[in-house]
Parts: sequence; C-alpha cells; structure tokens
Amino acid sequence: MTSALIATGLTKKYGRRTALADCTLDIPAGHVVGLVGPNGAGKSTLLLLACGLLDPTAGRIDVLGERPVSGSPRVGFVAQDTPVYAGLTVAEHLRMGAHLNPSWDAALAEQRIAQVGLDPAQKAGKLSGGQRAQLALTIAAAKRPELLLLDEPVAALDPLARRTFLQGLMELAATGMSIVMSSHLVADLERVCDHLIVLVASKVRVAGDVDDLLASHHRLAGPRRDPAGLGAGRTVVEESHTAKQSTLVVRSTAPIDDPSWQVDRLDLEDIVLAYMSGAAGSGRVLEGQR
Ligand SMILES: Nc1ncnc2c1ncn2[C@@H]1O[C@H](COP(=O)(O)OP(=O)(O)OP(=O)(O)O)[C@@H](O)[C@H]1O
Repeated sequence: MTSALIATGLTKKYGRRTALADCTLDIPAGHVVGLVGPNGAGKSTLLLLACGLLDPTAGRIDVLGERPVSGSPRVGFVAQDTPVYAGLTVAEHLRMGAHLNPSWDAALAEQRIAQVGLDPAQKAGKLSGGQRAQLALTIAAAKRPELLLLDEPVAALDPLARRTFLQGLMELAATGMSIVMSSHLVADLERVCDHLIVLVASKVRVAGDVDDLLASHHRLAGPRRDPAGLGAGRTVVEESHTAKQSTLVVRSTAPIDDPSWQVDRLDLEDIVLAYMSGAAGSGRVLEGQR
C-alpha cells in the first residue's frame, strides 16, 4: 500500500492550546478517504498541516513521501471556509489559477464552471456559499494535484448541489487523484468514499476500507449477558444493557453463530456513531484479539 499521508506522533499547539496531540495515522493513496470525528477532534488541523499551511509543534508528517510545502503543485486544498477573492470574478479566479499553477487544466476548469452553472463574469463576493465552494473545488481540481484535501466541502451546499459536487469528486477520483475529505455528513461519505478514518481527540478510533468496515460490524441484540462470552476475535465497540436485554455493536470477521443473538447489519453512520460515542473509548477487546 502506498501512502498519501503518514503522520507519526504529530502534534500542533497554538500557544498553550493543543489542537492535535500525538496523532499517528497512515492514509492510503489512490482512494477517496473520508475523515470523520466530533467537533474539535483535530481534522482541520491535520489537513492544514498536510498542505503545509501549518508547521507541526512536534512529530512528523509526510505527504506523498515528502514534508508538506505550502503551494505544492502536487497537493490541492479546499479550506473549510472556501476562501475566494471577493473582488475578482469567476473568470479572473481561473486566470489566476492558470498563472500560478504550471499543471493548470484550463479545459477542466471551464467545463466544471459551466457544469455547475457559475457565471464567469460574476464577482466571487456575490456568489452564494455553495457557489463559492464549487469555485474553490474547481480551482483546486484544475491544478491536477496528485492529492486533493477537502475540509468539510459540502457543508454549505443544498442537497442537489451536494450531489453534483460529489459526482464531480468521483470523476476526479476516477482519474487516479487521491482525495481526503473531512465531513460530518456520513451518508455522503458512504456514497463517495472507499476508505474511512474516524478521528476522536487526535486518535484514530477505526480506519479501513468502507466495504470491510460494513462487512465486519454488526449490531447484536439478545437476552442480557456479559459480552465477554462472545468469544475470541470480537471487539465490542459499544454496549448498552437494560435489565433484560443487551445491545452491542461488535467488530468481528468471523460470523456470529450464537442463535440467541439477533444480528443486524449496520450502515456507515451507525458504525461511525458507535466509535464516536463515549463507550468507544473503552471498546472491549475480547481474548484472542489482543
Ligand atoms: N487557531 C487556533 N487557535 C487556537 N486553538 C485552535 C485553533 N484552531 C483550532 N484550535 C483548537 O484545536 C482543536 C482542534 O480543532 P480543529 O479545527 O482541528 O478540529 P476539527 O476536528 O476540524 O473540528 P470541526 O469538526 O468543528 O471543524 C479545537 O479544540 C480547537 O478549538
């Protein structure tokens, strides 16, 4: 597996405030990767470090095998607040992109602007939040970077614009571009991402290919009991109990063959929520998994 991004003990402090603490992760290249986690988990900080707009306080980050350099033609970045120059028109943004980026794909830029219905003569300051997001994505994509980093790019988009945006992303991914996208909209991530990372308080709670995560996580419901009896090779991600019933979210590669459990599939959102909930921090690893 080649890596798009490797972080080792990565730490970023703003004065006395720690934004990212001792984060270690490995994001594979050639995938559309969803980065999810609660507010304040450190996702934006990680992406800013990855594109070289911030320097680490401690630890190390490598992006496409190199230390990040701000403005690298190999990495495109769309920040959370989709910054554009209010006084410049859409067409002027594209001309500036062409001027600044040696690998600028003018045909791609013009085709995307037409596809999303942006008026080239419109000043960026007069665009809606969603239109600004589309412009920012177009500029980042037309650099033809090897890695595109997107920080909550669809938060401001209406459902139709979101679908268009995500389709655009899938087209870019089909060209071989690696994409890492943070978002709280897990249903969207399930549509476009083939790899998912759940980051909670700077730590990876779970990471893996979406198909593997969906296949290996189950919700079990049955008469109340101690989950320790589940057997080897099963990780209890989340558990809740009433006087009579136990409900568990379990990661298991082996089938759950005890007929007293009702076993249900989970969607990606269920899995993410299980890892993000407080119980995930103490997820029990049953004997044989250690
Ligand atoms: N410029 C800054 N100065 C001080 N603290 C900061 C700064 N930027 C981020 N932080 C703090 O660092 C922590 C991580 O913030 P970050 O924005 O990386 O999280 P996030 O996972 O992207 O959150 P969200 O989902 O809300 O966007 C938070 O506690 C935040 O308050």
